[in-house]
Amino acid sequence: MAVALKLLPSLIGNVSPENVSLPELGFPINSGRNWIRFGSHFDHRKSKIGQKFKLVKAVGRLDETSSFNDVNGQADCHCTNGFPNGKGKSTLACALSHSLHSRGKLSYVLDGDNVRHGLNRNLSFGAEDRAENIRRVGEVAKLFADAGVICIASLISPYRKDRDACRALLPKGDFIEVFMDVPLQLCEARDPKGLYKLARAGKIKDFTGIDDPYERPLNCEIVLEQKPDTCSSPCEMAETVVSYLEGHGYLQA
Ligand SMILES: Nc1ncnc2c1ncn2[C@@H]1O[C@H](COP(=O)(O)OS(=O)(=O)O)[C@@H](OP(=O)(O)O)[C@H]1O
Ligand SMILES: Nc1ncnc2c1ncn2[C@@H]1O[C@H](COP(=O)(O)OP(=O)(O)O)[C@@H](O)[C@H]1O
Repeated sequence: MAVALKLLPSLIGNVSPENVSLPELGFPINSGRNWIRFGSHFDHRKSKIGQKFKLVKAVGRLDETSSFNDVNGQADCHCTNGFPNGKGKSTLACALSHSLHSRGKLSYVLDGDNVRHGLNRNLSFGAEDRAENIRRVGEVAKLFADAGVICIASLISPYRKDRDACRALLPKGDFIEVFMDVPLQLCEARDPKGLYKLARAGKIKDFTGIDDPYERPLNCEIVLEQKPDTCSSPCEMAETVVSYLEGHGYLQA
């Protein structure tokens, strides 16, 4: 592929820096050399919703000692997944980047929540600003793909037209949309950041799934369904994505 768009998620939750562990992932974080490393820090910057979050962000990245030389057979591949809060997109992105790295593939996660504290910190959650948020992430992901790095974009991206615009940035077949089909009740039950509670109380406006829309994809590449009684582990879901990538030749040398 000439270019591929990768969605790389990060992990964000109400955890302390000392306790950034996700047992459900089945692999250690902050692991060492030549493994995906998950750095974490508090982010005290004020978010656009006018609330100061005490966020811990753990972003999947390669250890500083890793280099392109460690990673062979990199396909240019750009994946994107979109879904509302609490669906597990950051967790999946993290598991996916770990799985790709174990196969010698270099990837990077662009997570909406993280990007919105830096590159896109001037953007709100209104429809126009969400479109701009997604456009910028798409352009950055394209640059990663140009460099031969699989870019995993972990965004809600609630509007079809914005996802389609991202798709159009890339050569046909290089944008892979992953839809996590998770009932709202399950997302609300998880609510690791307490945002649903705030949205239900009217303290956050335009919150996806509550008083803002989410347009399900009509024709995406991968659907990952989660139900309260049948919930695959993040690693199982990551393997589904990796199987798709392998089956479609994205991971060939
Ligand atoms: N109003 C509203 N609606 C949705 N989400 C909100 C809102 N306000 C803040 N947040 C937090 O922002 C994260 C989603 O950012 P994204 O950049 O992925 O959103 S979008 O693609 O532009 O729709 C999302 O993170 P995740 O929970 O990881 O999805 C929220 O923590
Ligand atoms: N496959 C899964 N099974 C069970 N819990 C999960 C799974 N994926 C994510 N979670 C949990 O759901 C919550 C939200 O996950 P997160 O990845 O932060 O979602 P999002 O990025 O979509 O907001 C977290 O507490 C996470 O540990």
